[in-house]
Amino acid sequence: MIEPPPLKNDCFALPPGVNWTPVDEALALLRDRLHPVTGEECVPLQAALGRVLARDVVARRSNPPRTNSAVDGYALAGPVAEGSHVLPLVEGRAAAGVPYEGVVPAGQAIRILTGAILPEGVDSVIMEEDVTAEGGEIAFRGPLKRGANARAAGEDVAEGAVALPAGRQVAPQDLALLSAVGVAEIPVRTRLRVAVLSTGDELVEPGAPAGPGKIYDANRPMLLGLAERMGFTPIDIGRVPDDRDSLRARLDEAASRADLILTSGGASAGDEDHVSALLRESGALQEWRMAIKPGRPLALAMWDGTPVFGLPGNPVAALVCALIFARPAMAALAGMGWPEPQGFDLPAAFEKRKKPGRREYLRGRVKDGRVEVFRSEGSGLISGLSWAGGLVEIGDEERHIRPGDPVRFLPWGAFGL
Ligand SMILES: Nc1nc2c(c(=O)[nH]1)N[C@H]1C(S)=C(S)[C@@H](COP(=O)(O)OP(=O)(O)OC[C@H]3O[C@@H](n4cnc5c(N)ncnc54)[C@H](O)[C@@H]3O)O[C@H]1N2
Ligand code: MOO
Repeated sequence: MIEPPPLKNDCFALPPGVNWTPVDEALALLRDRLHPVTGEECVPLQAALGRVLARDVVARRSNPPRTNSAVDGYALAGPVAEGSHVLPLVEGRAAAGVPYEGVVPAGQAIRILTGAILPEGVDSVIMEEDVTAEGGEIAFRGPLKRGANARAAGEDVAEGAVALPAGRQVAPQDLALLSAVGVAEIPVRTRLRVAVLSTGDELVEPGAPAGPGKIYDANRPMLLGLAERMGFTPIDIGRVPDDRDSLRARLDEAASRADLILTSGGASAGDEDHVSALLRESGALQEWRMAIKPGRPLALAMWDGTPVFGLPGNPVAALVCALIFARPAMAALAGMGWPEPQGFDLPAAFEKRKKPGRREYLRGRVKDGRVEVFRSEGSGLISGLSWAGGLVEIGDEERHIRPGDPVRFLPWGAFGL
């Protein structure tokens, strides 16, 4: 006669005897094993947005290139002592782009505009608001420090210095810096190619007719979007039914077209969980049972030399695992180093008890300086991802969070979303 097991009723209870890999341990292993796979090319400045620098970019020119005025006013030789002063003005003026070519004699001043190079003979500028100018002279009160209101050549970046390091993903503000230091051809890495496929007989294409047992594929658009938002080339491999031969063929296709494969669904050990079964059969499965919620089943494997992240099917778990595990892995392959999401601590606006020994991520958002969490932890509640402003990270050994306790909030922006 068969006997029932004791009731667990917690699909996250960690069965004894199973080796649950802590999140940090898994990340350390990935970090150690994944290296850049992308090539190198040169692109014009504006096309470099979102691309990864292949090498350190060295300033070809200092910024600012020459010492210049920070204000509209009058340039003179500093320092100037306390008390009132009257100086004669030389004829002419110095303007941005139209320098004064002469030398300003000792004891004289010159009209100068913001951005103009300081002419020879002067090193300091007094603001026009502090000056009375009349009849070819200016009157003002000291003291004025030497170098006042002047921007020294190279005070921002010196010629020959590294302006931006290899691995940096070029942001709009970096375009300003690259342009300013005279770099117009940017050495970047070729884009990482990320293949995305969904598995499951229940899935249909967005917008298509869907029978009662069918659901729309939510993970694929999300994961393709994640790859694109990270600056990579998303490659849509489509949906695969729960059948091993189809899956094998699609993985072959994905491996031939991409540097990394993201799958979702079929990652655990059910009858139809063909992803993990096939990867196991191929002998290249590193099945990690992650001590993480949501997202316990995560399959990591090599398929024909291409890394595969077999993400869980539930969309919330798929996104959490993609952000925590696949994102830094993709960054490493793309030559961006290993990004650590920058979170910050805020008081909790919620109470939560949890089992120690696993990391948990909740959908959270900031309201009035405190972090509130979504109404449910259900891993299929996709609307909570749009409701949230990011994830609340609850440490492995935490057991009980009370309102007011500091919790780590990782805004979507910390993941580049
Ligand atoms: N007996 C147990 N059953 C389950 C456990 C468990 O510990 N014991 N864990 C649950 C958890 S947690 C997760 S997560 C899932 C993981 O399963 P799979 O990765 O094999 O995913 P599937 O079974 O294929 O799908 C799970 C769920 O997600 C839906 N899904 C799948 N793909 C998509 C998609 N592209 N778009 C939208 N929704 C998708 C799928 O229909 C299922 O509802 O296992 C639990 N079960
Ligand atoms: O861990 Mo499952 O991955 O919660 O939904």
